[in-house]
Amino acid sequence: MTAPAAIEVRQLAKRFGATTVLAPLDLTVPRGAIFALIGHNGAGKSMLMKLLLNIVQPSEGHANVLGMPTSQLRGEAFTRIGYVSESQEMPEWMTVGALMAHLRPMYPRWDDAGLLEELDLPAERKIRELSRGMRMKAALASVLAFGPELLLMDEPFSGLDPAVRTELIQALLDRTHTEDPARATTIVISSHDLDEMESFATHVGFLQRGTLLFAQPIDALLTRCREVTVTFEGDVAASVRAKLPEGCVAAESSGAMLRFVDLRVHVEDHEGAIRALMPDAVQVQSEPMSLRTIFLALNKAPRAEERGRA
Ligand SMILES: Nc1ncnc2c1ncn2[C@@H]1O[C@H](COP(=O)(O)OP(=O)(O)OP(=O)(O)O)[C@@H](O)[C@H]1O
Repeated sequence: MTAPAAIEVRQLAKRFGATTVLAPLDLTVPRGAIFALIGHNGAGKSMLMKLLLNIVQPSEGHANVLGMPTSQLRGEAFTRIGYVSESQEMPEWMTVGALMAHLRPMYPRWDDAGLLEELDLPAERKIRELSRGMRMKAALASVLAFGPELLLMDEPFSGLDPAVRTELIQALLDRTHTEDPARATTIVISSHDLDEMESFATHVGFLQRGTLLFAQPIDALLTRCREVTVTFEGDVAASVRAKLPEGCVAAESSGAMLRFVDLRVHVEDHEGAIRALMPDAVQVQSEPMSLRTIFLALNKAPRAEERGRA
């Protein structure tokens, strides 16, 4: 029997009074995925994680994690699910070594052999004496050691220098990922560093003001989004721009030049497809995009993207 998806969400929503913080959303995160949850400040990323952890209860809909309904998550379930957040509360008075010793008996699969050395963490130092980067290392060590099947990380690297970020990501990948996706830890990670996310995530979900605009493998997203520049003979770019099909967003025109982002790419010869759409074009250029440039384009034309999916 195949294992259930790591996360299965159906019509999950959260409201506070008349304020909708998360509109009903569906989401499936396969086992072994590294799922980057992206979106502006206040988009609902932390709220979605809290709903998945049963820290907050939904207004409607339901979610399963590791095959368990979130409403039933308690006690033993949390020996299989790890959570690391930017504002992680830690027992400040303990040393790093004492924290590890305190947690060890609670987890059947605990294995911290070599972990503190790997992360360059001094076992004898009190947590309150640690720098921001070291605190985050200690927080990460305390979840990596119990071998979680699912790890939710809410902006774990914010404010850390690039060297520490790289070290943490390496430790994370070394400890959680194997050739076999069925045995790998599923990671959901929210971050504002999109270049970093693109470098190691396998999937991406984009939350915009409480609405999940899409969730899909990063490769598929990068394939379907291209930045297009079209040059015409005369001063016609603005009129062509006005007739762009849905799914072409973030359009700008000036004189004979039109630039836009096409979110609907499904053919190999994309330039040919644009030429067919715009027979008066003199020159057509279709360039691949990064996760960061796609994010910026979607923010210029959020509703167009939603229509583009319909
Ligand atoms: N208890 C609450 N009552 C009312 N509104 C809330 C509550 N908790 C969170 N919110 C609102 O929910 C929205 C989403 O917040 P959330 O913390 O999930 O955003 P985020 O995407 O994680 O943002 P950031 O990137 O800044 O961390 C925000 O507008 C926030 O004000």
